[in-house]
Formats: sequence, C-alpha cells, structure tokens
Amino acid sequence: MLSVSDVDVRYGRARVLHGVSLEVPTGSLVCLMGRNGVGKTTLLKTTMGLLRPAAGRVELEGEDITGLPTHQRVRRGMAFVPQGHVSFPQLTVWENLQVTLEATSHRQASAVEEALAVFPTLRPLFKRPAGFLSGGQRQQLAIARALITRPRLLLLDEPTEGVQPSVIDEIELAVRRLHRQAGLTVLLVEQYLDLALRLADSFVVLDAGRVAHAGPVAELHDESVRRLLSV
Ligand SMILES: Nc1ncnc2c1ncn2[C@@H]1O[C@H](COP(=O)(O)OP(=O)(O)OP(=O)(O)O)[C@@H](O)[C@H]1O
Repeated sequence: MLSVSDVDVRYGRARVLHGVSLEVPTGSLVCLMGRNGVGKTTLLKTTMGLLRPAAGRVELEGEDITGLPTHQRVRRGMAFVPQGHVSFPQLTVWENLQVTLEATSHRQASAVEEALAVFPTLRPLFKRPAGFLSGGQRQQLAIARALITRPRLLLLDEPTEGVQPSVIDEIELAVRRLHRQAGLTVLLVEQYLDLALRLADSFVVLDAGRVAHAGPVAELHDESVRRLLSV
C-alpha cells in the first residue's frame, strides 16, 4: 500500500500542493485526475522522491519513505514513467532495454523478455533508434523499461497523451493485464474519462492542488465530479 498524507509541495514561493492525501491499496488501480496544472505530475514526482515535500509523509507498505532517495524507492519496487517520456533517443530500442537491465539490481535477462511479452510490438523495432519511434511506440518502450525493474507499484503519468487511438487500445490492454493478471499496483494519471472508467478501481480528483473528490470509480458518473474534470 502507498499512502500519501497531508503533503505540501512548493516550487520556490509558489505552493502547488496543499495538504494532499491519497491511498493506493496493494493490488488496486487508482486513477489520479484533474484539469491541466492542478498538480498531478507534482504529486507523482513527490511520491517517487524526485521532489521533496515541505510537509507531509509518503509511506510504502507502512514504512515512512518521505526522505528516501529515488533509487532506493526503485529498489523497494516503485517505478515511474514520466509524461511524454523519451528514452535515450540515439540508442536503439534493444540498447535502451539492455541499458535499463544493466541498471537494475537483479540483472536478470528474463525481465526483458517479460517486458516484451507485454509489448510484443516492440520486437520488430529492436534496431530502430528510440528517437525515431512514434509517440505510442515511445510510450510502450518507456513502460517496458519501467517493467524491467520488476516493480510492484507503477506510477504512470498520462500514458495515452499524444498517442494515436489504436495504440491507446494497446496501452490500455497492457495496463489492464499488468494490473489484473500480474497483480501490479498502479497509480495512473489519466485525463481520458472513459479509459479511467474502464481501468480504475477508484479515483482521486485534484483541483488547484487539493483533493476535491475521491471515491470508487462508479462515482465518476456523478455530475459534481465531471464538473471538476471539464475544461
Ligand atoms: N518546475 C516547476 N517550477 C515552477 N512551477 C512548476 C514547475 N512544474 C510545475 N509547475 C507548476 O505547478 C503547477 C502544477 O503542475 P503539474 O505539472 O504538477 O500539474 P498537472 O496537473 O500534472 O498538469 P498537466 O496535466 O498539465 O501535466 C502548475 O501551475 C505548473 O505550472
């Protein structure tokens, strides 16, 4: 279980998160939603240790990890795929996967095969430099690289942004399998309401750096929640 409690985050003098709390129970898929600029990415980065909160706590499986550096969070089973993530653009798809494997603590080559089983469409692209991939292919490579670390908790920041519809379906299928079959716990930032409705168990909506609503996914049908998501 991931638990974020009363987190405040500032960029310089600007306070971006105001006492945000959320829970991601083990084995669940929680969708973090809200309009542009409300603080979703800031919350994921804080969870991953890329930003330090001015106040509040982050706990993983009951242990306080607020002060833990990012690489140690990775060792504890957390992985983060940033929004619009570009892998090493000059390296081929294969090299990107290998470099990631070499950086893991387990170094088991079977992890690459496991990641490719989730995204088999990457196989014919092995020799292509990552910089020449389409938006959807880059996103698949980014998630595959995160999977090589063998995470238990995956933080995904808008994996469908800028991705063509057919590839959105592939990403949705992959996330569903990872969650339902492989049992991965997922915190997903997603603006696309229908996708959230299909994938998530529960959701949290941020508005201006505060939790405006949180609940089971069925409540996403409520007019009061939809108003918080419409531009
Ligand atoms: N490095 C930074 N320095 C200063 N302000 C920042 C920085 N990064 C983000 N912000 C500001 O913090 C607020 C929250 O940004 P954040 O990226 O967390 O929002 P978001 O909900 O993820 O938005 P989006 O959906 O557009 O990615 C915004 O007002 C943004 O302009």
